[in-house]
Amino acid sequence: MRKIALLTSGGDAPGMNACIRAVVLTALHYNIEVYGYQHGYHGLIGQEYRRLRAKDVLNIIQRGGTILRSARCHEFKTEEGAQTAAKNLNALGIEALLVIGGDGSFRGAQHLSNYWDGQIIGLPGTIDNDIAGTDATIGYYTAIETAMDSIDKVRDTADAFERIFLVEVMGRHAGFIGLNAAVASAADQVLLPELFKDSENTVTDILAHIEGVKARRGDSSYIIVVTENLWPGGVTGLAEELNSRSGIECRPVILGHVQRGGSPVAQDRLLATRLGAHAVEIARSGATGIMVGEHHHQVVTVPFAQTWAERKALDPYLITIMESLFDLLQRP
Ligand SMILES: Nc1ncnc2c1ncn2[C@@H]1O[C@H](COP(=O)(O)OP(=O)(O)O)[C@@H](O)[C@H]1O
Ligand SMILES: O=P(O)(O)OC[C@H]1O[C@](O)(COP(=O)(O)O)[C@@H](O)[C@@H]1O
Repeated sequence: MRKIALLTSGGDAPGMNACIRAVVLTALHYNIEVYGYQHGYHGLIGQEYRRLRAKDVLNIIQRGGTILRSARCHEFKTEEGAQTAAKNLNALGIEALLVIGGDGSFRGAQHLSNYWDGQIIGLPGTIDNDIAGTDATIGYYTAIETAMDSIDKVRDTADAFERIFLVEVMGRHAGFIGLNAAVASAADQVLLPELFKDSENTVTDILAHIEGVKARRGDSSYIIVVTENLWPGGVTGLAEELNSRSGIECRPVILGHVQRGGSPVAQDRLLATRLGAHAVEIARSGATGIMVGEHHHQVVTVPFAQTWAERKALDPYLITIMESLFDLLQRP
C-alpha cells in the first residue's frame, strides 16, 4: 500500500485531531503517503487535499475541532457527487480512504463504495455516541465532561437562589450525553429521547416531582437535564409550559455547541489513537466497508450497515440509578 487518504465529516468532535495524528504516524511508519481532504466530502468533490507529514500533526493531540475542517455536504449524496469523488480519488492514486465521522458519514462511505473500488474504513467521531457496534465514539467522553462541568456551574447559582433550572444538552436523537451528564452532575431529573412518551404526562410528572422533592427537602436548587430535539421549543418551551401550568419559575440553559469544543479528555485521545492506528493496520491487510470501534476495551471491526441498523441502548443501570435508586420520592 502506497497512498491513503483521510477526511473528517459531519459534526466535529474533540479527539478528531488525535485520530488524524494516529493515522498519519502509523501510515508513515509503514512508508505510506497520507493525503488529507479538507471539509469532509466537499473536499473530495472539489479536490481540496494536501499531503500530511509528521510536522502537520505535531502538537495537535490536545486540540479540539479538526485540522482538516469538516462539513455537511448535500451534493455528495447524489450519484454525480459520489462519481466525481471516485474519479478524484483515482486520479490521485488513493488506495484506501479513512473517514472519521458519524453515522451519516458512514452512510456516505457506503454510498461512495457503489462508485469507487478502493478500500473505505470508518472511524467513529461524534459527540453523540449514537453509533452501534462501538462502546464509545471519539469526542463523547469530552462532551460528557463539558456538560457535567457546565451543569456544576449552573448548580452553584441555582443553589444560591434555590432555583429550578432546565439544562439542554446535545445528542441529536440520543440520550447518551444527557444520561451520563445528569448522573455525573447529580441532576434531579433527566428527559431522554429513548424513554420519552408524551408531553402531557411528562409535564404532570415533572410538576409532581418538583412538588414532592420540595415537600421533603424544602426549598433547594433543582436541575433537570433535557436532551435536545425532544421538547417542542426546547427547554425554553418547556420552561414556559411549566410556568403557565403551575406558576413555577424556572430558568432554561442551552449548552449548545460548547459541548463540541475544547481539548479532548484522555479517554478520547486514547480511543482516537488506538482506533486511528488500527485503521491503518487493517487497511494494509485489505479491509474495507467497515468501521473500527471498541468493545469491552478491545478494538473491533463492524460492517458499515450494522453501525446504523439498530439503536444503541443506554446503560440500563444508570437509568435505574437516576430514576429509582437515587430518586428522593422513592425513598422510605
Ligand atoms: N444517506 C447518505 N448518503 C450519502 N451520503 C450521506 C448520507 N448521509 C450522510 N451523508 C454524507 O455524510 C455527511 C455527514 O453526515 P451527517 O449526518 O451530517 O453527520 P455525521 O456523520 O456526524 O452523522 C453528509 O453531509 C453527507 O455528505
Ligand atoms: O453542527 P450543527 O449543524 O449545528 O448540528 C448540531 C448537531 O451536531 C451534533 O453536535 C453532532 O452530531 P453529528 O456528529 O451526528 O453530526 C449533534 O449533537 C447536534 O444535534
